[in-house]
Amino acid sequence: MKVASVLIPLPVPEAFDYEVPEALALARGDQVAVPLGPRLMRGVVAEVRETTGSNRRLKAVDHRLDDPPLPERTVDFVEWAARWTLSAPGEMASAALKGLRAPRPRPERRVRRVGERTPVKTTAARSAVLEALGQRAMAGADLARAAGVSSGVIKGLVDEGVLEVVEIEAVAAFDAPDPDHAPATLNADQAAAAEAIAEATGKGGFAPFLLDGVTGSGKTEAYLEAAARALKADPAAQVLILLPEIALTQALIERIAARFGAAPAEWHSGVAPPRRRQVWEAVQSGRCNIVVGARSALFLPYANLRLLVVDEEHDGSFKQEEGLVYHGRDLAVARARIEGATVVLASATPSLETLWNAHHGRYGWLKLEARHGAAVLPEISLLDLRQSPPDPQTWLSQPLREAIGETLMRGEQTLLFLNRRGYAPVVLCRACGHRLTAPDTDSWLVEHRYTGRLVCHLTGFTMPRPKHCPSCGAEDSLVSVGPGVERVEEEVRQLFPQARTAVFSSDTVPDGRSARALIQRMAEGEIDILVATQAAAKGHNFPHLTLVGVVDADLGLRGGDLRAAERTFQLLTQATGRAGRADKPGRAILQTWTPEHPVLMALAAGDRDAFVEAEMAEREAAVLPPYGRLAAIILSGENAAAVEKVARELAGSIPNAERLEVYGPADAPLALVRGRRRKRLLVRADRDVDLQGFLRAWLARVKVPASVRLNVDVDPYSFL
Ligand SMILES: Nc1ncnc2c1ncn2[C@@H]1O[C@H](COP(=O)(O)OP(=O)(O)OP(=O)(O)O)[C@@H](O)[C@H]1O
Ligand SMILES: [Zn+2]
Repeated sequence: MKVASVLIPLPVPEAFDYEVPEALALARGDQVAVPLGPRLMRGVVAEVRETTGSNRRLKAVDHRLDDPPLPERTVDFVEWAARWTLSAPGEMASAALKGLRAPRPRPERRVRRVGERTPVKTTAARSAVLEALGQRAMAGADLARAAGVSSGVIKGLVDEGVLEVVEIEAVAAFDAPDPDHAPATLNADQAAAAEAIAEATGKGGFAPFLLDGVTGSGKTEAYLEAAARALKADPAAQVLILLPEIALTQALIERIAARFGAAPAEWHSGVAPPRRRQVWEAVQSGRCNIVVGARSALFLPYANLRLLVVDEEHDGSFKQEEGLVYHGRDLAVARARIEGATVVLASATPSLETLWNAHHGRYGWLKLEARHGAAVLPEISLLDLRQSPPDPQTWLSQPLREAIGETLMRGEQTLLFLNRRGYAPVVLCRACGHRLTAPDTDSWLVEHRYTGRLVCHLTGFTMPRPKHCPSCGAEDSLVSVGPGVERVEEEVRQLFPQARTAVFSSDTVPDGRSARALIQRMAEGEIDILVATQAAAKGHNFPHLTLVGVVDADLGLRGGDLRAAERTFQLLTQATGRAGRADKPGRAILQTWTPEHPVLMALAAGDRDAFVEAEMAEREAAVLPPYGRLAAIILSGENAAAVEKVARELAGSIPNAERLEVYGPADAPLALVRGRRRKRLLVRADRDVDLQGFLRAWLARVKVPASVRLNVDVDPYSFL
């Protein structure tokens, strides 16, 4: 008898076994319908094996689904990713099936000629229709437009039997990219990098690279050239380019379309489900060569993935924290290993993890040392706010104001960077000192003036700004403390009423389309001063931008978690790196109360190596990543006592292990979220310890009741 183990999208640790009916030939990757309780569920066959019989009676696979199978290596990847992140393999598999949630697009109705038939009566309008149509099949409305006639003319021809209506299955065509369409002339560094990547791809087998180039050095051109060579060598090759933000995809898609004469497929949460289905099927059948997407594009069923690029690889947005918890960059490297492909991690400010791998020779290290062409890196200066503090209730100090004025006079653009959405991060009562927080979450409410509401950025809870203090009842006693981007824009408008200003944050630019529109306005010089959060600070090319002002350079350094310094260094390098990318030189001014901070000094000196060396030394001393590894366990539930109990049981059943410590349980910094109590434990281990094995053994010892949720976060980025 044959038994299939089937991955079902449920939070269970194992695949389910089903008997395979005689008549059904199944293979790993096949999609099947299997009975589970009273229902039929979609599942993916992980394994088919021969048994001599079983002590349990197994239910049988109901039938094979029409949907195409997952390629074997996609199943390998799904299983590996589940083991690495300690997630349910079925839930990982469901990430690979995401494209199939929408029904196939309905067949389209088209009209076409019936043989050589001609109309009995010829009119100018009828001739125009036949001329415009030729031998093609066209949608009636398109044909009417092309021929410049009313739809009645077409209907008349159909009634007469000259044209017929046919239903055509909507198979999306993805035009084949042409590697020779519009190649760039690369500089020597770019050419060497592209050559190294292309050579590895040509040879085949797993080959990881760090593409390390200062902002504006032309990393994109270099990896696009490598992609072109891969496609030239193998027209069936597939290339995946991952970006950290949806806001960046449109610009890259346009660059790829210009370079290859064909647009790539796009994959992220903003893509409509019917379109996703088309992309999924085209990727599976190899009809699509280039995919540009967010981290979830890693789970597509590639037929022949040869090259993966993770652009801005250091970016924390690659870490997914809700639902399946995984790091897109780490999984991209794993996927490349499983596919025997090349992976390129590109950044001007690589993560310490990636630099560690490059230093130790695990990754090839490709460097682009200078900006492309005549462009030079911006001059970065620290503005000591102790010496020139801004006026009360304002945030831009005099020297920065002057710099903005000069930039305006020259007809150039300014970017003011402040990584804080809304108007004011804190609202408090002048009478009693109460800070407004969300009712069911430990987080302060942020004031948004454009919408007139207070918002919890963690859960999305909102309420109107109250008239009375919720704590003491005083009237009109609430004051807004500190600046967000909206408040900085207000100040800019007062200072430079003639300037054209705009705010770029996830509130003003909620989706890809509006992001693209604002980016375009900025690139075309229709905005003088852009006040932006990190959403606009990375990746973009604004040719007229010559001044970047960082409103609060100390902001990210205050948090003090593991990566606070690293993240701030990266973010500010990216933000200041927007200045002077074309022919006009740029400068950046960082407002700070602590100009002696090593991170800020390294930024001002343009000395990345000094920063990396100092930061690495600290991590090494504490044996923290990349010298050690971390994993977090987060418990949450509405019943505080139940959460407490599981936490105690976990603490009491830690397996023996060397070179590994467990910290906690402790209340999470956000101890209450959406009414749920939260506790955390943190595991630190040396690099060579089998951390996942330890976690599996540990978690198997404790029974978690349904009222408590236990989340495992391997290599955590957030410590909240
Ligand atoms: N070989 C080249 N020929 C012509 N223009 C180039 C070339 N390389 C880069 N450029 C131009 O230089 C600018 C910066 O290039 P690109 O966006 O590829 O840099 P990057 O290294 O990816 O930057 P960042 O890390 O800041 O996002 C772009 O306007 C790009 O068109
Ligand atoms: Zn009060």
